[in-house]
Amino acid sequence: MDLTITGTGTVQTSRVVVMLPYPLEGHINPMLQLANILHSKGFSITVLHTRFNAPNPTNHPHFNFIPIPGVAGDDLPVSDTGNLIRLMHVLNDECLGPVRDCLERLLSEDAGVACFVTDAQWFAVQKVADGLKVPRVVYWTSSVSAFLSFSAVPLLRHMGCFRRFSDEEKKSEALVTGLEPLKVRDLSKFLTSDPEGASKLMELMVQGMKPAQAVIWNTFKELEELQLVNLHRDFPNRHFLIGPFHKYFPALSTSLLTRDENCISWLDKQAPKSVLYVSFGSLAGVEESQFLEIAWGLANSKQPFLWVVRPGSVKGSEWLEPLPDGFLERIAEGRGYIVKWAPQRKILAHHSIGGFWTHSGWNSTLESVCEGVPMICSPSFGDQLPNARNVSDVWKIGVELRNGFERGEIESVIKRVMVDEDGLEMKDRIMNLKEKANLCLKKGGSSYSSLEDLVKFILSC
Ligand SMILES: O=c1ccn([C@@H]2O[C@H](COP(=O)(O)OP(=O)(O)O[C@H]3O[C@H](CO)[C@@H](O)[C@H](O)[C@H]3O)[C@@H](O)[C@H]2O)c(=O)[nH]1
Repeated sequence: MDLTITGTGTVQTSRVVVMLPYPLEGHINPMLQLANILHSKGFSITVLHTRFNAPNPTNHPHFNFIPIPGVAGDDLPVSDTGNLIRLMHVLNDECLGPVRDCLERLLSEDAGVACFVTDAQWFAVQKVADGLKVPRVVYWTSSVSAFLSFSAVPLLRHMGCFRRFSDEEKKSEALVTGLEPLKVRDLSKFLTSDPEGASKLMELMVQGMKPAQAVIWNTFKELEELQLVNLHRDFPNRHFLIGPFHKYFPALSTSLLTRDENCISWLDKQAPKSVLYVSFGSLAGVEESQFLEIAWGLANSKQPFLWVVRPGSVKGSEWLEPLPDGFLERIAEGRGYIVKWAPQRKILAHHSIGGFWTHSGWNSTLESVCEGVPMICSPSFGDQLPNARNVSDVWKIGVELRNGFERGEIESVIKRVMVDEDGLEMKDRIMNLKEKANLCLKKGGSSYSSLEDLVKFILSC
């Protein structure tokens, strides 16, 4: 093996890490961040990718990109969870052969492949890695807590949770035994409108991870200390917690969508900590009636807001058509700014931002923690439920919207987070976590040390 250690501690190696990101924004972004982290440690990077939602190779000239040939899936709209479930099956079925061919070719070329890092949603590729005797390392894109909730699906099945929930259950504050901090009222959203389909995939992902040689996590030890005990007990893989990924190279842009940077000069004109940033990530959609409740709640709160409305995210509309005439100027009295897609990390770091109303996707949650911005949580499915529960009930750095989208509640929750004493306490707690997130990446910190171990592990593969 060609290996030298430089004066900076970087390992210069000819070894290649082959990576297979899952083709959705919230998955590709952190996978490319991880690719950059490993590249900075001296590894060569080869990215296998679908043509559907392909990353732009010109943004990453130091990587080798190989499109997976002959894969369908390009025609799948991904605007609802039903299709996301279908997408995962289609991709896992159709990609297996072509992925095997690509990997086999790399091996036959004696390219120095050390390991195969794949998103956990590529649950079927373990067979390919085993067949070709390449160590597979799984990258889990959400929290440890979410993973453990997914792993508890058999328990939920045993408890008879795969049915329609009554209105009473949808309001129940009772904790779900074995899935704490989830509450009974979280379950219908956690399992989506297709509980059988969603839970089957959760099980496939969890089972697919078990035989992997190692798992890489975009989180940090101090954030999920309690869950780690259970993780190590139930999943004796090698675990490397090296997050938050996006803090390694803050200027790096991996987004698939074009960001509107003009909002930054608008933010520059706002008072410190006065603006609520509102974004529900790259997948969540709302009904027109919910969209209007959000709009009225924002306007009635009298708080400045920067709102990301992805085109197509309001069902039945192209973009802002359902808003009443003069919404921004007259109803919101000039306090609001709306964009199609934003430079989110830059926004969360801006001095004018005082709160983040989010769908509790893991990347958004972690980015908010790292900038010390308290959250309002509107989770819509899957991992977002445990993430939101941690934010509101465990870390106590945010508030959940209990009644979906209802303008009165929205107005009062915005005031609670942005203005009230309560919000200041959340702010103190999240600043404490922000400090921990910074420390864990410094020399001797938990993620720093775990990354050193990961590098040694890959070199030993
Ligand atoms: O205007 C925007 C809005 C978002 N982002 C970025 O897009 C990413 C969004 O990721 P995330 O918050 O995780 O949300 P989703 O896009 O919804 O991600 C999917 O993937 C995540 C990782 O598995 C899961 O946690 C989510 O539930 C799932 O919906 C983040 O990095 C944001 O910074 C922007 O750059 N600009």
